[in-house]
Amino acid sequence: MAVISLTDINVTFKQKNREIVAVQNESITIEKGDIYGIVGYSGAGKSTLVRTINLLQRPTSGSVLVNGTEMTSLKPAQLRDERKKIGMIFQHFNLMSELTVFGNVAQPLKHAKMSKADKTKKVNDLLDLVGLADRAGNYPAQLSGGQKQRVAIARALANDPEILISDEATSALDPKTTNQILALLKKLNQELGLTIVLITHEMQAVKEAANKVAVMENGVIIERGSLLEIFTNPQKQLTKDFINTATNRDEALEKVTELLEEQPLADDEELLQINYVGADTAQPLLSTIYADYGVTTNLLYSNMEILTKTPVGLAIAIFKGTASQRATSKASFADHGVQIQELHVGGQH
Ligand SMILES: Nc1ncnc2c1ncn2[C@@H]1O[C@H](COP(=O)(O)OP(=O)(O)OP(=O)(O)O)[C@@H](O)[C@H]1O
Repeated sequence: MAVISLTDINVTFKQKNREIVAVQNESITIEKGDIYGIVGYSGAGKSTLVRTINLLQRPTSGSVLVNGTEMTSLKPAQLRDERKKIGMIFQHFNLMSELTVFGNVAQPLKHAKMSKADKTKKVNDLLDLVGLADRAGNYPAQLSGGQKQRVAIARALANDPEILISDEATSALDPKTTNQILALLKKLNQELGLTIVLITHEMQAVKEAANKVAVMENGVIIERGSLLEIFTNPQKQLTKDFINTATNRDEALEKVTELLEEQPLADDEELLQINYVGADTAQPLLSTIYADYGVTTNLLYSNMEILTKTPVGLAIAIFKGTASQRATSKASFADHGVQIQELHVGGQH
């Protein structure tokens, strides 16, 4: 079921003597229970597009349906109510420094029609959920970045939203803390059925948490699909660039290049990148390639990730043998659905 349907969204900012088209005629549908990653470089229009969901950014034109309600036609009081169903977290947490952790999480409940005892219970339950039950009396300044983001998450959940928008929520955190926050978001997605829109410039974060991905550039979505589709069959160069960073392929290739500068390939050797989906594809082929084709392999890099329960592998290897031996072995990989491509690095032919 579609929880969010943005259709033909345009957002134009008028400045003194020029117009900035931040989002250009873009549409996106987000289903209940999705963790939808929106990836792109700074200025691509990610925040502007996503902020139209709760009309923090009113689109210049287009339709914003949230649970079937057209947000752009609501009266202010109705909009306030609908907005409560959409929580939001940000890169810099936006906590109130003069309030305790408890006070920050209780903030959205200030005008809620609940008894004081119920509010207290609600806040304590939320702090428990995000793993901060023992920090209720602390002030934000006494917390680490990861803990501050947990407070912000608890606060965003105070009104029991169905949707959580995360705008670069892990961008100010170190990799370990980032993974802990992403794990928390996944838990909330699974346990509460929360639909999450994850805006980020890091494909790594998307890889950890999302089930769907859209890549944005210059105000438009240039590519979209399931996490697995995007990672195993990216079409656009920008998507490939993001993925190569997220799978450490770029870093591995740099090291391989250095190695080959010292030990150049021989005439009967070639450098290959091997991409495969499913654990039972490439590894058996590599292990029998000498017996089957007389080709020896030198595995320089190998990485396997589990993306939405499916193993996705990447290897960089040198194949050594006669031209025809190498060609037959490569054809056999291709026959088994393993992608294999020759790499040219640092002046190698
Ligand atoms: N309120 C505004 N007034 C004028 N221009 C704006 C405004 N908000 C965003 N823009 C412009 O719209 C474009 C898209 O910005 P947006 O913040 O949506 O990109 P982004 O992909 O989210 O990047 P970032 O992560 O840096 O925020 C940029 O050129 C930005 O300068």
